[in-house]
Amino acid sequence: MDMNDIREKGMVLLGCGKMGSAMLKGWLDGGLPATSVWVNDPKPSEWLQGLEGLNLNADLPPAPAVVLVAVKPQMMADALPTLKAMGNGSTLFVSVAAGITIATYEDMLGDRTPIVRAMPNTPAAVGRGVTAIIGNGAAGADHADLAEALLSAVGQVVRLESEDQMSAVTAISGCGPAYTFHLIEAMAAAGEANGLAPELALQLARATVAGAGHLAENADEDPGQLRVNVTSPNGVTQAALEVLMNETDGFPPLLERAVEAAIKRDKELGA
Ligand SMILES: NC(=O)C1=CN([C@@H]2O[C@H](COP(=O)(O)OP(=O)(O)OC[C@H]3O[C@@H](n4cnc5c(N)ncnc54)[C@H](OP(=O)(O)O)[C@@H]3O)[C@@H](O)[C@H]2O)C=CC1
Ligand SMILES: O=C(O)[C@@H]1CCC=N1
Repeated sequence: MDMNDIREKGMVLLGCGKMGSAMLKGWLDGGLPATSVWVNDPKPSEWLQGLEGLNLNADLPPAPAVVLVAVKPQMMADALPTLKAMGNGSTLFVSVAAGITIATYEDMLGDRTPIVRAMPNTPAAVGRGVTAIIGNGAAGADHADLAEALLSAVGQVVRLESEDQMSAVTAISGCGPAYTFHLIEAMAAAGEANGLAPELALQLARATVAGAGHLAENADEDPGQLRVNVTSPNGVTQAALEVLMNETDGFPPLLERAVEAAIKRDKELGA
């Protein structure tokens, strides 16, 4: 199964807020016709309302290739039962919701429903996402291939060995863009605090993070070596890194605490 199945049989997007829209933008940019997509969302954005050909809050096809579930975990119990008739059939359910386990979907839709749990991130909007996936017993190789085809249209895809890995994945790559955007904000604020005009500070911070990310992805050296390449012995970077890399109150213990808090919340949402 591949993107042609989605073109022919259609895809239902249940919930189309920030994450659903980020992925939809990537798929449309990649050539998926809007006419193949049914969006079900009570308050569709102006962008959705302006998409020509999109089936917006229209009657759903009886057996779409994929239902992509992108409502908030807290809304799941209200939203998902409306699609129960599509359970236990050929339709693949792909959920991007944090925390909600495959067992919960099987309870709501039937345990013969092919289900893939996925954790994407918002750079999908520009085709640069990364998504981790894991399927249930009813999802065969064909379903996993379909989920991978769909999600690799908006970035990289990794397959997990166990659903237990999903909380940590969520805390790293699902939430990670927010950490990175905050790094840009914090760098810009530090620039401003040291006399740079706000626009200049933001331009420098944004271009630096974007450039460093691109270099980290494309260079032969690992990130540690790339860091060393910036750090002249006894120079300026070294002075900053002695603060940032402090084992007690530097970046590593801070990020570890942040990731632990994210994992705790992910598990609460799934309970
Ligand atoms: N944002 C991100 O970076 C990521 C989010 N996710 C997951 O994606 C999911 C969506 O998150 P996000 O896009 O940020 O949230 P949003 O609130 O932006 O989007 C959810 C959308 O679902 C709509 N909705 C609410 N109830 C229903 C319903 N009964 N039927 C159909 N649609 C409904 C909401 O409408 P309304 O606003 O009117 O309530 C909203 O438009 C979550 O489960 C989250 O865990 C996963 C990875 C990354
Ligand atoms: O904040 C959240 O709950 C979702 C999950 C990953 C990113 N956003």
